[in-house]
Amino acid sequence: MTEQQPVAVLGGGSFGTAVANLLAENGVPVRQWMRDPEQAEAMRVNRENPRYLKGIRVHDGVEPVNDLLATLQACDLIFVALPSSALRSVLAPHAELLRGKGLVSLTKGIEAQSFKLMSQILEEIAPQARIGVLSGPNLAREIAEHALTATVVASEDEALCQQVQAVLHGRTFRVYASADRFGVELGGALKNVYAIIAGMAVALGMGENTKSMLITRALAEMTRFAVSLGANPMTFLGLAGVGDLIVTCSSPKSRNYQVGHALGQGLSLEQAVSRLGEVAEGVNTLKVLKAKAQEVQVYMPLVAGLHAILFEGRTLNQVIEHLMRAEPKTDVDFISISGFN
Ligand SMILES: NC(=O)C1=CN([C@@H]2O[C@H](COP(=O)(O)OP(=O)(O)OC[C@H]3O[C@@H](n4cnc5c(N)ncnc54)[C@H](OP(=O)(O)O)[C@@H]3O)[C@@H](O)[C@H]2O)C=CC1
Ligand SMILES: O=C(CO)COP(=O)(O)O
Repeated sequence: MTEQQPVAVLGGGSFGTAVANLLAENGVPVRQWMRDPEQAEAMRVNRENPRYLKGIRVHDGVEPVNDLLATLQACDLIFVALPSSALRSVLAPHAELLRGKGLVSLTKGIEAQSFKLMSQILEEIAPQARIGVLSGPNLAREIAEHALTATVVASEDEALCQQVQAVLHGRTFRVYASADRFGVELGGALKNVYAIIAGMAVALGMGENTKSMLITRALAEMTRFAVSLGANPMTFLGLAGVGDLIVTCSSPKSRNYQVGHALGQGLSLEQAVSRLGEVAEGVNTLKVLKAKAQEVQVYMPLVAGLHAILFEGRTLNQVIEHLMRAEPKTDVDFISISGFN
């Protein structure tokens, strides 16, 4: 019998570990690459990732490794679960090795300056690779604890979508396919900003009406922005849009929500981020999104409001007053069905 080829997961954080476990539970041999040799050795011996996913057993089919070159050489399907700030610098030096491989980004961020999404960076580094993204309401800990979960794999390459479905689909994890890579990936990146606002609102004791208003207006705002960049608004009604927005804006398990909650309790942004000690992509996304919205002239009052509080010295009360007293608008404006002329 021939041995099954291993699949790579890049990143030693909570999401990389949760996805590595899913693959291994399906009988797929996994090489999970992380930069820290001590972490890899400890995970090999103790079968746990205590810093990022405490209390979850790392499946015996996951081999924690720290030799990136050997990992990329050995695997034709590679899941990338690195922070957005690290993805380019980790992979660019190995561009030649990525030719023809399936590269699936799990990272939900946007590159500063270029405003590139992660799969666009992968495409730039490795134009000969097969590129996809995986995004949806996917809190790593819940996946690792086998909560019933669904996600979306998106790629123009249908065979890649099917390959990802085949290795990840399981008893507790369901994978839907989409051809709208841009929309799916943009949804995952944008919702992090609104999770910060939602966490803040909860810490400030705001009610359920407020939470619902925030989530719904966030959906309107992110869809309006995405449409202006050419995305399909319908994608935002799916798991990678409203699905991920709901989970991240509702759950204290979300790190972006936690940053917002800490801000609402009076911590500075620096304190909130350092107390978290994990990746909260929404902070960087907020900065690049504010600039991009201005550049493409899209109305994003929630993004502008959070940016004003965190980076322009405005108080929360000033921003709330400004938002609530803004000129009256129509509902669901981003798909023009208001019935008004
Ligand atoms: N956690 C979740 O629920 C989900 C996360 N995601 C996305 O997955 C991505 C990864 O997040 P997540 O796993 O949660 O992150 P974590 O905060 O759990 O872990 C971050 C990981 O990235 C590693 N890392 C940081 N900088 C570098 C670098 N320069 N080179 C190599 N490795 C580096 C860290 O290594 P070290 O310890 O050595 O610093 C650590 O292993 C994010 O974009 C996130 O939005 C998507 C869906 C769900
Ligand atoms: O993307 C996520 C859930 O789908 C995880 O969100 P956080 O990065 O805020 O934890």
